[in-house]
Amino acid sequence: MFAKQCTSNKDVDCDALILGDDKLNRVNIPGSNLYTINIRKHDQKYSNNSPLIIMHQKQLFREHKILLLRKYAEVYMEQYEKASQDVQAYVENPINAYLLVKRLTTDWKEVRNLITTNTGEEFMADFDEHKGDLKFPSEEDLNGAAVALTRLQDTYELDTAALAKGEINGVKYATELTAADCFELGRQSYSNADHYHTQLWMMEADERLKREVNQSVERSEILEYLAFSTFKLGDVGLALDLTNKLLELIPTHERAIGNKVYYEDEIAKSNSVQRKGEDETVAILQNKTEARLAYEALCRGETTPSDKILAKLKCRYLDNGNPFLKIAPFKVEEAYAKPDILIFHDVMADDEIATIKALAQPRFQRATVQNFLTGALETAQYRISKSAWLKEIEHKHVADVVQRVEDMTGLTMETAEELQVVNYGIGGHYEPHYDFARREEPNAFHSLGTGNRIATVLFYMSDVAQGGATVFPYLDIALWPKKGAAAFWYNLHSSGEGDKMTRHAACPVLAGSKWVSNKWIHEAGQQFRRPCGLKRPPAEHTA
Ligand SMILES: O=C(O)CCC(=O)C(=O)O
Ligand SMILES: [Fe+2]
Repeated sequence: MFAKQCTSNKDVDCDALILGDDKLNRVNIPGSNLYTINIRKHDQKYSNNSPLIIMHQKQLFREHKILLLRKYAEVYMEQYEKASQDVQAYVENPINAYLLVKRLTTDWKEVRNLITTNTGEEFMADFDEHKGDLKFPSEEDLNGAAVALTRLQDTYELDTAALAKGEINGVKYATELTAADCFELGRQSYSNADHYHTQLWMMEADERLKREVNQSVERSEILEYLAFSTFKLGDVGLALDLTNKLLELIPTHERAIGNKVYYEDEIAKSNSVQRKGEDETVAILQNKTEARLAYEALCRGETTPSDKILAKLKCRYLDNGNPFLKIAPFKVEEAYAKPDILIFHDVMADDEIATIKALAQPRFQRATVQNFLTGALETAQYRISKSAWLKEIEHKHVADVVQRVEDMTGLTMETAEELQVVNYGIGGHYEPHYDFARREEPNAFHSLGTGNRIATVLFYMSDVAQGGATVFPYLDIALWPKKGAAAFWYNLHSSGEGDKMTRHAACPVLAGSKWVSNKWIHEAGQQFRRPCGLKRPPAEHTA
């Protein structure tokens, strides 16, 4: 008999079909729109409790379930086929990356629910047993994918509607998002208390929903999030309008009734409807500082140093007296002068890059940062990448590259850190920071006994399709990754004081994947070497 009553619109194996007039039973199908079935409660032929209608409904449920699973299978198969044409290219675009994680978290949960209701437990147990090492993404991964997408959207000023269409900067890369996909982005932003993006994505979900024949999400759910985030962003008037719309759909919605009273009171108190209009800039809504805005503009390639500064920069062959360099001099480009930021071209060969990637990949761990107060190493939102460390003895190619750093810089590698290999995926980044340890930082590099990080060599081991520049916000320069090139700069003044102008960042990767490796060179042993690798001693700054 029918015992279970539907409690939500996602509930499939329940009695909604005979309990509500014209009630729709809805299930979210990834990638396609929603599949809905609709049966009238008072079907002319059957009385409400006749065994016939019950059998009929049960039959319908089964068919419905099969249809839904078939639809899911089609969507997964279609995505699988698309992805397997070029796996790397598929995941190297942020929309696909987000969709893939969503399909394997939120949507997969629904598939499991569908399969397990009534009959499928055994099948799922079998599946779990045979999936072996296959790891499904977690809720945390879904949140990470959503945050990455909204970070990209912000930094690169990507239009929400275009992104939902699968477009990045005018290039169509990916499948379109459904209203439910947009809704999930809004929901993830909401769980991070990011009301700005909640509002953007819920608005987009609402827009998309209007155009969906088979609706992938309930409008009431969108309106509830949208109204609350709109209120949090300070627009009480609009929050009230949205709540009223929600109440038109569900007049008994308890939270909406409570919020309506609250919003009306707020408006009465302030004696006017506070609509924050066009004049309220996006930056204010997001609490962005001037420095943050400048950093993002630099990542977009919108700023450069003045012509006066640029005019002084040269490209040259480096000859520091090293006989080896007479035969094969380094090609050096000055990216900035005082402090000197140099780019060495063609200093890592393709086979070296391949070896270094292959050695690092199996050891990759999420990159850590040092806690400013405690000195402990921990993961942080402001540095998202995977990294591993390589020793010279591991492979001739590693040893050759390290020797090359010595030739390029004239500095000893005796006290340098191991070669750090880093891979940034979509949305991976490292926000503005210094490579040197500040005086206030306890224990920084203390255990190494080699002093502070005097200089950095950063090898680019890949090109990056979009985004991913290394930027220096105080110098207004952006270094665009070029496979085989390396950047070099001193982090310390010759006095040993940190050079504040060397603050730099890795901008988020927008499309593609970014590989770099760093050699951090330390103070100890450089007494007679600095600055023998470069003609000019590094400039002094007091900033
Ligand atoms: O990847 C980049 O562009 C910069 C990396 C960086 O600054 C670092 O690892 O310290
Ligand atoms: Fe750095």
